Amino acid sequence: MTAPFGARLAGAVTARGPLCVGIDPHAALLARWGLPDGPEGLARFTDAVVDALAGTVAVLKPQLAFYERHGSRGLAALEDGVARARAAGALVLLDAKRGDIGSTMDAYADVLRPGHPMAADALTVSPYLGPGALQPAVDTARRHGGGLFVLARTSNPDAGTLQHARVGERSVAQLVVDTVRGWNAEDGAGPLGSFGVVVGATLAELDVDLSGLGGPVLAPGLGAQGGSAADLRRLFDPATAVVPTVSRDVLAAGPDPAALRAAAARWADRLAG
Ligand SMILES: O=C(O)c1cc(=O)[nH]c(=O)n1[C@@H]1O[C@H](COP(=O)(O)O)[C@@H](O)[C@H]1O
Repeated sequence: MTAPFGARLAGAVTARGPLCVGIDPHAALLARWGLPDGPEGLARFTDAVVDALAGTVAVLKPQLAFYERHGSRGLAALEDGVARARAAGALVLLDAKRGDIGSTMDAYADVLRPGHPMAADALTVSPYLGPGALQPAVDTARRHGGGLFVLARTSNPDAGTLQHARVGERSVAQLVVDTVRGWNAEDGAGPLGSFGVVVGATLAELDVDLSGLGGPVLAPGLGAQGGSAADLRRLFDPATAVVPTVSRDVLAAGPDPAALRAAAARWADRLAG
């Protein structure tokens, strides 16, 4: 039986530090690496990132959209990369931002099942259909020791338009955070809960109460979107289990594996500083 995702993440962060590196093979990055914008290019890009970083960073976060662009052969490259990354000791957070009615959500969450061709440790999900619609994913995560990261206060400039909307006394973002807090509380004690939220490192101020969340906070928006390690220190209490995630600002250093490792190490140093 796989240990719960939260416990596995806590162990990985202790051993390797909190940095998550996103695998986002943009067409422009592939070109910069001298690779074709097709399935072979994706496979070579993914293998290079995995080979350089899966032995040292806690979490790798492949972005599904870049693989879907190239159909079944793109997805095959991702399946291979996910398996290789996990075999090398990294946790894999599949960034798919899934969200749908219960029966469909159940199918989306199947990617957390061991034996799935793209079996991942955790999945990003969108709460737009209502937090209750995510329940099948919560159930699947619990059954298989998987994790979920729910979009709460995202890093894009327009995010507040919906996420600041009020539901009674609370913002939509706060309702999402409170829902995730409830899932972790149901699971009880542990070093860290398996259910996290996404809160961008780009926020002008932290406008959600994360106290007692009991799970991790994925913080994107570093580097290319303007967020910095200082922003993380400004926004988050030291008690918050922040998992900072960087894609382009590390990937642009490739394809040389030593340069990729050095770029990730620079972020790790800034985060530790
Ligand atoms: O869930 C995410 O990972 C995510 C949430 C969010 O609020 N903002 C955000 O940028 N992301 C993802 O994080 C990555 C950011 O990439 P860079 O801006 O290149 O570091 C992309 O894959 C985005 O899809």
